Amino acid sequence: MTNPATPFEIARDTLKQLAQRRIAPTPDNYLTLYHEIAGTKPASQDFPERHLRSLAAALPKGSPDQMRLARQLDDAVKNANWESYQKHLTTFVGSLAESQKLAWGELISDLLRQWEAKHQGLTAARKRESLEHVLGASASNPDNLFNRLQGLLRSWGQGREQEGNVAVNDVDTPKIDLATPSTASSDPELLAELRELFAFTLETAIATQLIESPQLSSDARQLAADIRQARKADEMQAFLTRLKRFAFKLELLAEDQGELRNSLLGLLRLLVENMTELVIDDRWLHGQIEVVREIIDKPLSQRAIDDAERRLKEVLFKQSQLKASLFETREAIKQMLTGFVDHLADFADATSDYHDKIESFADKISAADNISQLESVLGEVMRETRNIQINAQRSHDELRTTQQKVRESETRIRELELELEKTSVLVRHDQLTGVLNRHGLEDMFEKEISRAQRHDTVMCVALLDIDNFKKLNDSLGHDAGDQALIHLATVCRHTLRPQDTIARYGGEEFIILLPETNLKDAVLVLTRLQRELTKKFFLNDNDKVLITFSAGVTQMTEQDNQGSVIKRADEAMYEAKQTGKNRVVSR
Ligand SMILES: Nc1nc2c(ncn2[C@@H]2O[C@H](COP(=O)(O)OP(=O)(O)OP(=O)(O)O)[C@@H](O)[C@H]2O)c(=O)[nH]1
Repeated sequence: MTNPATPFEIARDTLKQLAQRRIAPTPDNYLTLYHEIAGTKPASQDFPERHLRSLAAALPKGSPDQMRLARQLDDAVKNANWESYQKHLTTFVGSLAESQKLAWGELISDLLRQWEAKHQGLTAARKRESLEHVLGASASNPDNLFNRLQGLLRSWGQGREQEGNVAVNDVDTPKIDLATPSTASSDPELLAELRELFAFTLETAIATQLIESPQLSSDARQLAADIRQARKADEMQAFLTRLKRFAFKLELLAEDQGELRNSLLGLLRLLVENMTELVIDDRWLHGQIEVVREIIDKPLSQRAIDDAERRLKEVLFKQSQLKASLFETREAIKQMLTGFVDHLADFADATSDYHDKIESFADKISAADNISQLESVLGEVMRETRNIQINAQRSHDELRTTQQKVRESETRIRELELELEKTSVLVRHDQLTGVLNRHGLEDMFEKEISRAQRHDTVMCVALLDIDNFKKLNDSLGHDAGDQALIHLATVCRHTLRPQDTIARYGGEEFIILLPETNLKDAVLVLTRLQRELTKKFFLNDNDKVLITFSAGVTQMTEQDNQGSVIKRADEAMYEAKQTGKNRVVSR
């Protein structure tokens, strides 16, 4: 029999074989036999080939690396090899992140080339305008500056370059064709401006970041001076060589710093995990340990560290006061006990004296010749005994008083210790819901306002107020009302981003700060929160209770302060209440 060649023949043969070999005609058996006859391998049922192919197809293929990745992913899909697919994808993404780290050298070379290149529809003035915009908006933040410059270059690169210019994507070989005088001199003013920008970036964005590596910092400044001087092509080429060497050193430094950071974090984690072993009583440190743990478990951010620092400082201050009181109370108990022990010693002396005297009285009695001698001895015995009785009574009273004082001090100590425990967690937080309280909000608000100003970003503020809360309290009880507040705060925390701030502003009113969010998005965020509340019911004794809120949202302007922006959000919230509740109104 000739081997079947077409799918039709293979299918026919498969059916024949199923019948001849008396194999049950199930889809699986059919498939196995089909592949046996065709000499092919069955595709794994679990391998989501179609999805992985479309994912690979959607990735950009503009650079040699991206093309290579596309080939690798294609091979992995063909071989139904999920591990290989995953490995190539993660390695590529990892290398992307690495290459972004300190690739200022390449970025600036690219900028120089693209500045000189002609792009359709992009005049030099337009380029200058967009560059100035990017510089103005991000000059104070090197990371932002880097990303925005990259984005800008990408957008220029997407405009088709005119013939005769350097390819935009050719970033691996940053050679500037300065040998062609026409390019360099086509707009000397612009070139000078770019040169200055380059030098400025080296001096400000790079050198200032290298305070702990003085040699590299001075290299950056030297390079800045060099680029200001370089005019000829060979000077430029020499400069590029030095720049590459510098970029390589920076990369090594970044690796070292990364390792150092990881080791420090590891050390801190170890310290936090073993805190209970290191301190005798860790209850007062509970909150602080949690704060530090929260920070090291999340990606490090300046915002989280600042917030934690403020919380810790406040708690430490309060605790230092409480600890002083605790110390004083303990000292007072010590002094009382010392006084009492001294007194007991006196009493013991007095009683041993008494015993001696009794002995001498006994001698006197046995030696007495007449009743009058006996009488005077007995008189002495009575006096001494009364003295001892008075002494004993006094000691007894003092013991009582001391006991009472010690008890009072112990109660005070317990109260102080309890307060210490509480302050550890609740200094700036609302005791019921655990979100920031008004005091905590004020600080955070201030911080967010100055952050928004520094980074030139927008921020929105929302004020939300639970609908018909009085009715809920009246019908289900105050405790259920409390639980409803906790529920709302929890849903907020789970729904909003970590960088958003939630604070309890009053009874059933909450304020939310949404940094880097415009008004349109802020309204969407609040609407999403409303939707979440309809999905995540509040359960009161297993009964589902729907909580809704009305919210006012507004965007901060340059003229705003905390008071004015909250007032506007409050007015918008009021409008939401007036126009039917369970609504979000923006202003
Ligand atoms: N359970 C509980 N209730 C609180 C708390 N703080 C304030 N409240 C109650 O919240 C209720 C607010 O009532 P109102 O201001 O009339 O508002 P409302 O009933 O929600 O009506 P609208 O805002 O118009 O929807 C009052 O009954 C307060 O006693 C709290 O911490 N716990």
